[in-house]
Amino acid sequence: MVPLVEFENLKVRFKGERTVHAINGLNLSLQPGEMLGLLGESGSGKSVTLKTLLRLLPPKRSELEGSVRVNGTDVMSLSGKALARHRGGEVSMIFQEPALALDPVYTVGEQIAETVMRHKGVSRVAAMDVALDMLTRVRIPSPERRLKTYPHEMSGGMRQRAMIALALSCRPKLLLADEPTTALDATVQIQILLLLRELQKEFGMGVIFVTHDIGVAVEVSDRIAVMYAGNLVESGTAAEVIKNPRHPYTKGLLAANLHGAVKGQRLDAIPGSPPALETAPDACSFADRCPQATNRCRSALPPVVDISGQHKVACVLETANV
Ligand SMILES: Nc1ncnc2c1ncn2[C@@H]1O[C@H](COP(=O)(O)OP(=O)(O)OP(=O)(O)O)[C@@H](O)[C@H]1O
Repeated sequence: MVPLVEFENLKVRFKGERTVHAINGLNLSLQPGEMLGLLGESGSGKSVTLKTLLRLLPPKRSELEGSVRVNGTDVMSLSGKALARHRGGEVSMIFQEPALALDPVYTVGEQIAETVMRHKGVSRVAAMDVALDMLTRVRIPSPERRLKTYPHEMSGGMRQRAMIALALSCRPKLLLADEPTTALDATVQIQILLLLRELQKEFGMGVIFVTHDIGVAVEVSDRIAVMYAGNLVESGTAAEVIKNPRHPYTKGLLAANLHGAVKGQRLDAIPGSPPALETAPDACSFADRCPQATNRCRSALPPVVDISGQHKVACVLETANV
């Protein structure tokens, strides 16, 4: 089966007053209909990873190596109409702040209908029907009335639902969600996440979901990928990673909470801070914060070790175990 998403040795650098090595050789794939939780503390490269899937990085200031494919198509090679079809048609994105996605001067119905007309070439009446159907699916109360509502007339949770309706209105194969819930209170957060999970299954979409919160990642993902300073340090099914975390960073995240994975657990509970990203790493980036680091960790890049099936970890300590 062709993976829905495939990153192959992806490297991203930003140029400017100082260089930032944001992603250092990412290898990761997602199968159709899978939900992947991308975890990592601030600056680990989660948003940059998502943005490469939509070609949203500033072209003059960023340098990319390796490949990013969606459904077998090399995203880097897209331009013009093919890129426009890709964005919003094949791949859709939702943000932490609905204001980034919703235009304040148009009603929610007009915005959804406009997107559907642009991507699907249907009439306004048919597009309005899709808008109504989508608002119903995301369980906005009184959806007919809400079609004619402006974003500022809605509550935060409702705006989030409207943004999801907009993002899914063209039935994308892949939905990217950049911390879609952190701006909301806990009850609304979990409702939105459960809704997203439900729609993901109903539409058979792939979802990559960025979060700082390990409990949220476990609750809503099939698979988890943990990033640290631009490197993928561990990935596997959510169940495996929680039951048998192997990377000291993942273990630290889980150990920081007595119950393992609990919602609200922030990833900054481990003492120390990530390294500057001015040079490409030539050793384990986590070594300075790792309680188990040895000289080997500081002298070479860690190997990626297959623990079982899909469970992979980038750590020198694992070479003694396999
Ligand atoms: N357009 C840009 N120009 C220069 N540097 C950038 C740009 N975008 C991101 N970076 C840098 O790339 C690194 C990774 O950023 P990214 O936004 O992916 O982190 P993140 O894991 O999503 O963090 P957060 O959780 O805070 O959103 C950071 O050091 C960031 O400053």
